[in-house]
Amino acid sequence: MSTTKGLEGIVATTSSVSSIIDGVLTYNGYNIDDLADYATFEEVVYLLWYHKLPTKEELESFTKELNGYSAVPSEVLEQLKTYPIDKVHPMAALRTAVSNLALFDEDADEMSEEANRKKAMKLQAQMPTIVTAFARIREGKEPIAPKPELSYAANFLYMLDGEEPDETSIEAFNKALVLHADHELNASTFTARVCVATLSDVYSGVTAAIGALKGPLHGGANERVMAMLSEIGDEDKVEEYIHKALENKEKIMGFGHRVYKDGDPRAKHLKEMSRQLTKITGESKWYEMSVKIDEIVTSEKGLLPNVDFYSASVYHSLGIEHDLFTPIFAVSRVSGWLAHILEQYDNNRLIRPRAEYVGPDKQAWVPIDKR
Ligand SMILES: CC(=O)SCCNC(=O)CCNC(=O)[C@H](O)C(C)(C)COP(=O)(O)OP(=O)(O)OC[C@H]1O[C@@H](n2cnc3c(N)ncnc32)[C@H](O)[C@@H]1OP(=O)(O)O
Ligand SMILES: O=C([O-])CC(=O)C(=O)O
Repeated sequence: MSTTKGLEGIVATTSSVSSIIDGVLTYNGYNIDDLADYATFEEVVYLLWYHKLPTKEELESFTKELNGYSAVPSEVLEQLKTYPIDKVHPMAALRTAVSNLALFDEDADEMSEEANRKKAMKLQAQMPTIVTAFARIREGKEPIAPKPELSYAANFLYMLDGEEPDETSIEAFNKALVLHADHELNASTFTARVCVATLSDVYSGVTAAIGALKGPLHGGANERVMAMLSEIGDEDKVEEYIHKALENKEKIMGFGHRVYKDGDPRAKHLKEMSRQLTKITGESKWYEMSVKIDEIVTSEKGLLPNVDFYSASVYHSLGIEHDLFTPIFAVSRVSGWLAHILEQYDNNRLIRPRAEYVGPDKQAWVPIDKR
């Protein structure tokens, strides 16, 4: 048996949801650069789930159906209030609440394609409601009900702040959602597929995926990028901080990637958004610091920024609390998880690789009082 640490380079499934070929990311054959510039997030969700861009009518009816599911069962909202809110990370709250949603869906274990697509709709619609409700509850505020007439991006910002956002914020947030929606067989998507390949239910797959996204080597990196920027605090201190971190062999959050070695195609969009938004907020220092970190890490380690690096200053500029960055990633990525879950059910086989055993052999049993 031979092993490949971290399954690097192993092709574990076929998929027609998204691809990374020669450093180019496409969703169902559409280049991410075009989608980032032109698509609404709702169109992207449709594309990922139905493998085609919707017509105007299809998009209207899809959006209407999605919006119709955005209210979360009151039991789930009430239980959010019982979490130890001053200690709980919003990703842990989201993981628990999504698992909890299954308890209030009588079709949670119904496995027909129709039932699974309906659950996909519910999860996509309800995750923003949960994240924003939790963010408000912990500030002692009441959750705000979604407005069905607002877009997915606008609704999230509205439910967070209670005020309808301006066009610039909606556009930026929509673009961030589009850029994070899917990414081939990343760790959380693989987790979702492994889970549902046992023929477990959609809620279990998404709950498992949230757990995987939470880690700092994956989606959890964006919050840590902002923590690093805040800790450095000033452009003058970047050089010393980064050199010291590299000398200590620390990982610089938001850099490096398992698949992209010549750069993450999403990063340039987020970099430009960071430049524009920090200018608007009068806090260009976050952008300037980020660019300086980027220059040093790239020239000294040959590592390029990934999707998590510039997204940190983008979300900060939109006034979003730093520990909500990863839940926002989840609110977008659930579209990809669901596409992969549906694809997995459609052509399922249990995912069960092997491990090369490297432990001791031929051990003689020792009774407990002789150990
Ligand atoms: C949405 C996403 O999930 S994007 C990724 C988000 N994660 C991060 O930004 C966390 C920081 N980055 C990393 O930890 C890694 O680059 C990963 C997890 C993204 C990719 O990991 P892998 O493909 O396993 O690369 P691995 O961790 O083996 O790194 C290879 C070498 O580069 C170094 N390296 C990789 N990333 C970084 C980094 N961000 N900072 C400093 N050194 C790094 C490693 O220390 C290692 O060095 P070594 O060979 O001297 O031991
Ligand atoms: O693909 C990966 O390994 C991580 C990543 O960039 C993502 O999930 O967006």
